[in-house]
Amino acid sequence: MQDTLLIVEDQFIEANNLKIILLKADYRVLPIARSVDDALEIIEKQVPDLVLLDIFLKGERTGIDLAHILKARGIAFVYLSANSDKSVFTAAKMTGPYGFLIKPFRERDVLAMLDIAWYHHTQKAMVRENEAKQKSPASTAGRDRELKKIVGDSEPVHEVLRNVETVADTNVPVLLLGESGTGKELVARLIHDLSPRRAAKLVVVDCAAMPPHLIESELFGHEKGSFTGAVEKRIGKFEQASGGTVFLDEIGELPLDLQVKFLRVLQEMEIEPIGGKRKKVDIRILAATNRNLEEEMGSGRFRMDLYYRLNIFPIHLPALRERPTDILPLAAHFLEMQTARFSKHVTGFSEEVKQKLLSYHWPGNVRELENLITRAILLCQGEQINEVQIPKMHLMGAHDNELKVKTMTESEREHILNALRQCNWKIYGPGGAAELLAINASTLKSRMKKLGI
Ligand SMILES: Nc1ncnc2c1ncn2[C@@H]1O[C@H](COP(=O)(O)OP(=O)(O)OP(=O)(O)O)[C@@H](O)[C@H]1O
Repeated sequence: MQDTLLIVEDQFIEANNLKIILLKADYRVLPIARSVDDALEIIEKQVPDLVLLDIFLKGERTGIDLAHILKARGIAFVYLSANSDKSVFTAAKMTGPYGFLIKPFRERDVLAMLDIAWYHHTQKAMVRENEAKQKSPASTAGRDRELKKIVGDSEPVHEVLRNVETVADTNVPVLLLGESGTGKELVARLIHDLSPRRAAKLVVVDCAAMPPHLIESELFGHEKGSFTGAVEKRIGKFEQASGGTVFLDEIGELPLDLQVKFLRVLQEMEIEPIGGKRKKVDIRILAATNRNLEEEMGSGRFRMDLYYRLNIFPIHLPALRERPTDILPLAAHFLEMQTARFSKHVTGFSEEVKQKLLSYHWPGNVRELENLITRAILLCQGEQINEVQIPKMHLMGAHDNELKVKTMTESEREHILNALRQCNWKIYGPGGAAELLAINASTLKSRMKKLGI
């Protein structure tokens, strides 16, 4: 079968010369496109095997803009360039072309460049296919291997896994609910790895970690010059994830105005970069929150239409204290992982330590357990962990007289936990723990990490 090429070039004579060379070499050539819009219209009707692309075209958009779209769709392209200046050349290079053809075109160069481009493109496609096969949990064994990343044999964990298996193959958005540290991100990764999108990217966005004024550009991207400081065009996270999955952590932190824009992504699969035009994206959305979204909705901080769109398939991650039979298997799992990481020979826990682990109520959930085991391994001198630093005041059933003296760290931890509980684990924004404690939200987050919350 003949390979089909598309020439995107606004100079009629150059485009025609190129077309003659290609036809002589027995390629099939689609009608010449003079602008990005022309090219997209042609591609909608027939996808070419390779695009020969000039940088400066008719219309507002350049060949570099088109290159981003082609890349996202997995279509190979080669630039046709005159002597562009260095910054243009660098921007073009960043889009990952299969090569550059310098004008004026010589038949020998054109055909050699096309041979090289085909070679690289087929190699890349083979690598992608192999990766997908390797990652493919199509076999039961592969699927089981992925599922085993979630440690725990309790009924609530089995229920989570059943839900994951049901929804993974579909394109349905999933809302992961649960306290901080219960494994929401881990489950999001599992859903992506079990889904047909596993060979493409999983892009993780922590909505709480971004200053509100940057979230829009981070998610949707922006055009060069669209606002002060937009010195370069930026491709947003939704577009970066093309063909794959976007995991929006802490979705409850998304400012109201962006919730409207996000709703359009969910409804229409359409984004609008700042200063740019609307465009379609091919992504799956996973979102997580440790807030009570119904309460957020009631207080006007979360849009109702977005809530119902997102809440099609909620998966609730149980707190660790609701499944105490998972504590010791998880502890053993982290022991194995971390001893390997730090090359230490530690084989188990004393009975006393096991009892302590079982009697603590784990407000920071699995993450807190993981941090505690890591600390214990680092401090351990022998082959068995005989001591763990569990904050005394949280031991279930601890008596008042055991709580007499608290260290500064313990007090700080308790104080932060109290604030978090009062704010329903909301950290940022109005009514959040950072506001209550009168500290900067990122300082609070780093204190929480340090204290294993
Ligand atoms: N069931 C599990 N088995 C093994 N590891 C787990 C499990 N649950 C959680 N973890 C581990 O615990 C840590 C915290 O999990 P994760 O980051 O997924 O929690 P989260 O709910 O997304 O937290 P946050 O709401 O704070 O973002 C990670 O290192 C994760 O790998």
